[in-house]
Parts: sequence; structure tokens; C-alpha cells
Amino acid sequence: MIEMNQLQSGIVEAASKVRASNPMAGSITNSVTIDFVANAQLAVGGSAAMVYLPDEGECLVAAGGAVYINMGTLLPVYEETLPRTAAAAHAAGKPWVLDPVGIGIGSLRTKLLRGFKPYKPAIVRGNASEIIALAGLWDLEGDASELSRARGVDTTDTVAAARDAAVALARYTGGAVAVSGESDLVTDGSTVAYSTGGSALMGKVTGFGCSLGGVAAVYAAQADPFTATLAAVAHYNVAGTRAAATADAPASFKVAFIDELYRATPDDIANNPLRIEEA
Ligand SMILES: Nc1ncnc2c1ncn2[C@@H]1O[C@H](COP(=O)(O)OP(=O)(O)O)[C@@H](O)[C@H]1O
Ligand SMILES: Cc1ncsc1CCOP(=O)(O)O
Ligand SMILES: [Mg+2]
Repeated sequence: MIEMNQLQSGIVEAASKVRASNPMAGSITNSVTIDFVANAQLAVGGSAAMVYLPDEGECLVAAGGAVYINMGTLLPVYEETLPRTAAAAHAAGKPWVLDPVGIGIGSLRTKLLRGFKPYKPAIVRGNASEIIALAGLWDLEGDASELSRARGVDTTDTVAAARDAAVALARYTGGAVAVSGESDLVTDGSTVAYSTGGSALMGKVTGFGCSLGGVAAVYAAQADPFTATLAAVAHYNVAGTRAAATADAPASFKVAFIDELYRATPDDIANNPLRIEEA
């Protein structure tokens, strides 16, 4: 198992590199939160580009350091765009991040999510119900009946209930998995880390999970998947804690949060409370 001080110095290095190099992580994401995803990516030091078309997804893989696929609001063209983009990232050895938001809704989403399995996302980021459902769909932990527990886009499960699913997914992909909630779980299949902080107001604004996935892609352009995911999650927790000190309602909180993402230093991010245990 990796040592805590190694993890913290990795996070400082990742955050410093992102700020210094402005890495581009292109996204195919949902129409509800697309603006929040791009603004969060910029606030942490990255560069954003959002597309819908199949050849444009492949272009973003070639042009960027990582790519982000979020399943939120599927359109017919995504039936072609998403597999082509994931396949291009896999073939190029570029990290890609999957947010299986809405897993369980409709047959196209299920077909596309099942089809991603061989392309092994470097990072899977979801809430507890989404992570449990994806591990079931990929026959890694639980079974396909787990799909039915996901209700819309919000979780009905606890982070603790998704631990085994997260570990199984990370062991399969060889990358990292984040399960978000009050305390976020991040694992690479051998270490399980818990990052605390943030605010309950993050559950009262749509897009905190989606934008965290986009920020994880920015970090993945500069760090290994586990370090990148830990850095993104800790960055969110430190900014959420600070935003809650100045804003007490959803809309003003979102504005304050983006400001705090921008203000947080690499040391602030690495010093956010973190606990680790063996998987
Ligand atoms: N009760 C909470 N306390 C602190 N942070 C939270 C809470 N709920 C959600 N968050 C944070 O909000 C972000 C999105 O998590 P979540 O709402 O679980 O994802 P999703 O939007 O995909 O359902 C994460 O950074 C998570 O840590
Ligand atoms: C409400 C909604 N519907 C489809 S995608 C989406 C956004 C979900 O965003 P998040 O999971 O980050 O809150
Ligand atoms: Mg979500």
C-alpha cells in the first residue's frame, strides 16, 4: 500500500503541473451541466472543449491530454460518438474518464455502457448507486440486477455500500475509481482512500458530480489515475468547505465554489483531510 506522504507529494506535484501547463481535456458531456464542467476545468488550471460529433471526439483525443465521457443526456449521435471516442483513447493510450450518470435509464445507455468495458477508462467517477450498477453491468461485482437500483441521476446507496464495487472496477481497469458522497472514496484496487470536506450544498446544485469528472480528466492529463483522482476529489472538498463559509444557499454557493477552486493552492489541496486503508 502506498504511503500517505507519497500520496500528498504526488497531489502537490499534480496540482502544480496542472497550473503550470494548462492541460486540455476535451469532453462529451450532458447539456444540463456542460457550462459548469467547462468552468470548473478552467478554474483548476485546465482547458476545456466540448463536442458532440463522432470525428470531433476523436480529434479531442488526439489534441488533448485526456478525455471525459459523461452519459448524462444521450442524443442519437452519441451511439457513434461515444464508442469511437473511447476506442480512440484506448488505442492511443490516452487516459479517459467515464461518468456513468443515469445508468439504468433506457436501452441505449445500457448498450453503450456495456460496450465501454474493453476500453478500460483510466478513471470511473460516479455516485454510489452508479458505481454499484456499473460493476454489476460489467459482471465484476454483484449482477446486472444492480442496474435497477439506480433511480435517475441521484444516489440511493451509501458510499460504504459501493466499496466492493469500486475496488472490483479499479482492479479490472487498472486505473482509479471515485465514489462521491459526504466522504469521497477513491481506490486503485489496492489502496482505498477517503477524502472529507465539502458541503451538503454540493448535493443541492446539479453538476457537482459531472464537473468533478471533468476536473479529474484535467488532472489525468498530468498525473497517474489514482493521484489524479485524489487531487480532483481533494480540490473539490477544500473548495466546497471554503465556499460554505461564505455562502449558505445553492446559487451563491456554486459561484463561491468556482472562485475557491481557482484560489486553492497545491498545498491546500494536498493538506485536505485524507485517510487510507488497504483494499
Ligand atoms: N453531503 C455532502 N457533504 C460534502 N460533500 C458532498 C456531499 N454530497 C455531495 N458532496 C460532494 O459533491 C460532489 C458530487 O458528489 P455527488 O453529489 O455524490 O455526485 P453526483 O452529483 O454524481 O450524484 C463530490 O465532490 C462530493 O464530495
Ligand atoms: C439532472 C441531470 N439529468 C441528466 S444529466 C443531469 C446532471 C447530473 O449532474 P450531477 O450528477 O453532477 O449532479
Ligand atoms: Mg452524477
